[in-house]
Amino acid sequence: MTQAEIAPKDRLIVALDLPSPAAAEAMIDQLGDSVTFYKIGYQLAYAGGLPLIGKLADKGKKVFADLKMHDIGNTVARGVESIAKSGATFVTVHAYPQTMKAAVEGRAGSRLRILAVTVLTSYNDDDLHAAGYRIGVSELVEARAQQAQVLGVDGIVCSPEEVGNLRKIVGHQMELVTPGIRPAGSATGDQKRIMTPGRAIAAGADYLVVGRPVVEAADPKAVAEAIQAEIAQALG
Ligand SMILES: O=C(O)c1cc(=O)[nH]c(=O)n1[C@@H]1O[C@H](COP(=O)(O)O)[C@@H](O)[C@H]1O
Repeated sequence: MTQAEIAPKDRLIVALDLPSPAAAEAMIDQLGDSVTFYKIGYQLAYAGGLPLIGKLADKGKKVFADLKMHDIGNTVARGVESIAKSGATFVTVHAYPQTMKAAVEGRAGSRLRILAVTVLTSYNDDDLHAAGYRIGVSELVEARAQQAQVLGVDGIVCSPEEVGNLRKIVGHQMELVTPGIRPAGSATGDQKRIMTPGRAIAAGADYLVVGRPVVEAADPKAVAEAIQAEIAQALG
């Protein structure tokens, strides 16, 4: 499937950032047929949520295993091999060359796709400098995306602010997945590089990852559907 063929509805990935598998299953029931793609990250994975990957895949949903792996190459490759058997569509690794290379090796022969997390959306230039980097966010995101492409990684996680530039660099072969999505009027929280769903899609994002604005809403289904409508409108 080329990127242009992804249906607007399937471009929303809801982050199941919830405390237990029971809470996640209640949210999935509430969202029903509206949401087709879910993300399982630290909070749920560490609370026993990984078996939900297979359960969701059996129901025909897609799952993004957001494990943000980063370790010695052998450990990353073997970890990716294990996740490849779970039924997940995407897994994240941090965008360090050794880590990305190992992840690509670990997913060989499977349908799992590797996403490289460039610079977390909660970071700005000052945060990078505090972490010892001498370059700013846009430069580091660009350099890491280029390395990811050379190493055979399938997609990039970045903020919507970098999507326009990255699309020019990586073309349409790599998926651009953007967290840092905030519908107009919703709380920013700890995110620093943010955009509305419509603007992120117009900038060229393939998938939008949204957590708190959906899962903490009084009516999660209504918010998810409103985001999907905004995505459809931006696609024209
Ligand atoms: O890899 C990610 O999904 C990710 C990368 C990043 O740079 N920023 C980021 O927020 N995320 C994840 O995307 C989700 C965003 O959640 P909300 O800020 O609640 O919408 C969280 O589950 C984060 O772990």
